[in-house]
Amino acid sequence: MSTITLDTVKKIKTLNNIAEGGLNVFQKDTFMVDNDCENPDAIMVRSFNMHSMEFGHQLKAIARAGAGVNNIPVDKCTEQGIVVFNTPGANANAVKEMVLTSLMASSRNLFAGVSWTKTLEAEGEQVPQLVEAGKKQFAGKEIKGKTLGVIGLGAIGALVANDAIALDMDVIGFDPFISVDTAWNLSRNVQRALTIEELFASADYITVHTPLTDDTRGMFNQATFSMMKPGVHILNFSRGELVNETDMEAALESGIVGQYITDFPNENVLKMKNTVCTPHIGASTKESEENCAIMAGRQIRDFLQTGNIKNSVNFPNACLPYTGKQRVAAFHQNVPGMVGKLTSAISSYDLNIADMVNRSRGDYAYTMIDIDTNVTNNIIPHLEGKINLIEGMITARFI
Ligand SMILES: NC(=O)c1ccc[n+]([C@@H]2O[C@H](COP(=O)([O-])OP(=O)(O)OC[C@H]3O[C@@H](n4cnc5c(N)ncnc54)[C@H](O)[C@@H]3O)[C@@H](O)[C@H]2O)c1
Ligand SMILES: O=C(O)[C@H](O)COP(=O)(O)O
Repeated sequence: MSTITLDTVKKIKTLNNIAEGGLNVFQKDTFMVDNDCENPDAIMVRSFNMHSMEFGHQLKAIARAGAGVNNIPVDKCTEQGIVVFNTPGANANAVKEMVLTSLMASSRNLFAGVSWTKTLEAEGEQVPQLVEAGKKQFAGKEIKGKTLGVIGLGAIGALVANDAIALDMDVIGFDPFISVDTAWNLSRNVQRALTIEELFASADYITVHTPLTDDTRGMFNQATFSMMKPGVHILNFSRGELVNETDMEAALESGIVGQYITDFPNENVLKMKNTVCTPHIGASTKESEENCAIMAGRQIRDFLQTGNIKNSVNFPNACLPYTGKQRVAAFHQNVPGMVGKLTSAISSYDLNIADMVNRSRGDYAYTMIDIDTNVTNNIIPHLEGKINLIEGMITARFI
């Protein structure tokens, strides 16, 4: 079932706190940021769980101001013709700095040492003596010369790997789907693990930077812990569900895992031995929140105004320079004949085509067609009817 709509003022709803710069990209005469509206044209979101939400018929786009989209029902959005964007790399530096901070802090037992020192508050002038007597329990290890395993060499993993090399660590990375861009930017000193087992066997510290998917869920489990060096430190600034909690608890109790540092606490994780929990603040810096919000806002604005798509996780990226001509933007099944049917529907109203682009992604495709002639309002409902009847059409709109 498809619909074509002529857009007027577009409504944007936010589901989380979105940095101001991201809201300022919307011109006041064309957009309205309205968090109470029932039927927005687009939603901006961070970590709000959208899985149980129903989407209004007007909704055309969701932008995740951040990296992970596991809080968004992406498949359902695709079926309904809703574009989902994220902001690749926009918060990578913030997470990298958090990972390196935590790596060094955990290696030097900083978290435990600080907590213990605070317990001496009531000891008066005895504090210096108690400190000297007690400090041996917090002796740590230097990271220089140790091996860091990085799983997932995307925007964050690559930055962590390169900086760990600069800190004189040996780095081994595993990413079977590494992008060409990342590979170009990766230090040649990062050793490539051909299997994840190779990384597990050699790493003193492991940091994970993959998205949460059906393939990565529970990748840290009893079987994989048994391949690791005893006492390994594991840093998880990706998603809690990458770790099987019961198995992690046992690995911490037995000492196979020396420390677990995670940005994703829950009631069980908080109780685990040798675990340091941070409150999902990997990306929580002013700079990163602003970067993500601006990128997300621009992507939504451009899509609503021109149909152009950049950084979508479910639609193909597609760009056709916007000249102000009447444009049809159609999302449809990736089956033979769709472009032909669209163009003949348009030409059957004596409308001439000026330009077009068609891009596919898996089972779906996106076509934008610019019409050379003015399309009068009385033609639109008829053309709309005709395009609606094309089998395989999911959504189409006039811009
Ligand atoms: N703690 C935070 O606040 C915070 C902030 C940003 C991102 N994140 C999390 O970090 C994840 C990564 O972010 P990013 O910006 O680096 O994303 P990214 O898409 O740039 O990189 C992810 C990398 O993981 C790789 N990958 C996918 N499946 C893999 C597998 N099975 N084994 C090894 N590698 C695999 C991909 O090829 C890609 O290179 C996000 O999906 C999100 O869950 C958390
Ligand atoms: O995937 C991400 O980008 C992070 O988990 C950041 O989440 P946040 O936007 O809620 O801070």
